[in-house]
Amino acid sequence: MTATVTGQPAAARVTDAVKVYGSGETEVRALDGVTIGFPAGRFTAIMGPSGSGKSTLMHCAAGLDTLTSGEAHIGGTELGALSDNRLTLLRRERVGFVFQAFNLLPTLTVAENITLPQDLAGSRPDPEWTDALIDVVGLRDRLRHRPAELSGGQQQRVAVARALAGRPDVVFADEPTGNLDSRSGEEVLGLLGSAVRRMDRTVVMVTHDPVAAAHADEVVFLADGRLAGRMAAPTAERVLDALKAYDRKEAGS
Ligand SMILES: Nc1ncnc2c1ncn2[C@@H]1O[C@H](COP(=O)(O)OP(=O)(O)OP(=O)(O)O)[C@@H](O)[C@H]1O
Repeated sequence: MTATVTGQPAAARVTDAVKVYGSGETEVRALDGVTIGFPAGRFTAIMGPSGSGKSTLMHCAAGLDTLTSGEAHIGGTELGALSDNRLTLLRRERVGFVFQAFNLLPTLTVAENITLPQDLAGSRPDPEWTDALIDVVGLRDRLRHRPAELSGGQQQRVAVARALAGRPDVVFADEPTGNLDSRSGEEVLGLLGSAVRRMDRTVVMVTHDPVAAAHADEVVFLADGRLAGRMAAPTAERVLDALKAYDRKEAGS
C-alpha cells in the first residue's frame, strides 16, 4: 500500500502518473510524474492554478480516463489492468461521483435518482443505509419530487446521496459547489464532511475555492502537472496564501 501522510491506507492512489494530451508541437503534459495516495476515511481537496492538472488527476484516479504511463489504483485494484467492462463495473460498484452540473435524471424522482447506480448494476440497495443517508442529506420530504422541483443546493444534495448510496470506496467530487450560492455550497460541503466523519467514507474533491478546501482534512496542491505540496488541517486563509505562492512561482517571480 502506498503510504499516505496520515499513515492510513490509500482508498485511491496514483504512482508516477503521467498524462500527455496531443503530440509534437501541441503536446501537453497535464500530469508529469505524480505519486499520491488519498487516505481512506479522509476528506482530501485537490487545488492548484488553472491548467495545473487537477481534473486530469481526478479523472485518471477515478478510472474516467487512462494514464499515459504510471499506475492508478482503487484499493488494491490496478485500473490499467482492467478491460473496459471491468473498469465500468468498478466505477459503478466502488466509486461515487459528484459533478458541478448535478447530472440528475430529470424524469426520475429524488428516490429513484439516489438508487439509480445500484438499479443499473442490478444490486439491491441496503434499506437501512439508504434510509440513514436520506436523513443525513435532509431529503426525506422531497423523495417523490423531480429534480426540476428542487433548488440547486437540494439537487446537489441528491447527487451526494446518489454518490454515497452504494457505499463506494471513494467519492470523487469535481467542483461540487461551482454552481451553488455560498449557503448551499456550505451545506453540500458539510454533507461531504459528514459522510467522511460520521459514515466513514473517503472523499476526494477538486475545487478552486479556498473556503471549500478548508472543509477537507488535507489539501493537495498541484502546479504544472506536479505535486507541489500538501497541507493538513487547512484554513481558507492558509490555502489562499499557499495558492498565491504557487501562482507567483508559475509566473516566475
Ligand atoms: N482533452 C484534452 N486535450 C488536450 N489538452 C487537455 C485536455 N484536457 C486537459 N488538457 C490540458 O491539460 C492541462 C491540465 O488540464 P486540467 O483540466 O487537468 O487542469 P485543471 O487544473 O483542472 O484546470 P482548471 O482549474 O482550469 O479546470 C491543461 O493545460 C489543459 O489545457
